[in-house]
Amino acid sequence: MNLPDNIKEQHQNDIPRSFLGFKPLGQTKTENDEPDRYEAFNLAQDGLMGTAPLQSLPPPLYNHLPLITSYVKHCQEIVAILNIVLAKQLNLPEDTFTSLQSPTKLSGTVLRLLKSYAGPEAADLRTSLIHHTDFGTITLLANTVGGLQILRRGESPLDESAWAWARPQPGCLIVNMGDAMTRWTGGILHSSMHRVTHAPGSQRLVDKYSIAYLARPSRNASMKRLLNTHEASGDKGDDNLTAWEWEVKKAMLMARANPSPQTKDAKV
Ligand SMILES: O=C(O)CCC(=O)C(=O)O
Ligand SMILES: [Fe+2]
Repeated sequence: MNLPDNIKEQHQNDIPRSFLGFKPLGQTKTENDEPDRYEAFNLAQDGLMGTAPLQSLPPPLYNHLPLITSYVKHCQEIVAILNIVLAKQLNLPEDTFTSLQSPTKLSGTVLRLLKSYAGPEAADLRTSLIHHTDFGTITLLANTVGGLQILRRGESPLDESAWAWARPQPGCLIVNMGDAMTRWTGGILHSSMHRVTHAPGSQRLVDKYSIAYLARPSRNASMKRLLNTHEASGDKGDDNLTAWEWEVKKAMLMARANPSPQTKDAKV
């Protein structure tokens, strides 16, 4: 995030064609239609695993590929364990979720490096990253500074008192369910609405760095509901879609409802 502008521009994303690469500060909007306060770099798992060509990377990332790949492999192991435990708890065959998101098959899974800028001005404590649910299956989030908030279930994102702090704990990852899990389980596993704002107290004076491993289903995985519950929401027709088609459909519906991307209830 501290690289010179010309290097950042060389590796900038190309939305909507590609979300990979560098996302500049202020590229999306907050709920008040103001520019966001974070930068990010999206690194595709496919390139790291050799499933697809490696994307172009700036030197600090390229020079640390073994470390980055090892981190991603650890994340894959953790996600696999969580998937097995969740499937067992739901009385599904234990490989139900692992078989839908194999790390060696093409997918939209990314490692995202984020920097949310410090807010030294007390008068300007805007949201850094607008409220959203993650698109995929499971997110593993590592951060050391506060600022992440989770919306209490059933509450409105516009109600400031409905947001709870997710305080980072040493040695722990924050685990988030994504929309694909909600879809497969008919709403039993719930993707949580979250956002990044300024940390409480003096922590707002430091930049917040985080590493998010955002696991997504394999592109060809079926989005068929695996559990039919009274909570099941969404289109029954989605049962016939692959994960790739389902993600494109969701992105298009979102863009139509909201022509300026990610200004409301974004999904990332
Ligand atoms: O930086 C954070 O703490 C959260 C990042 C996040 O929610 C995301 O990248 O989807
Ligand atoms: Fe997120």
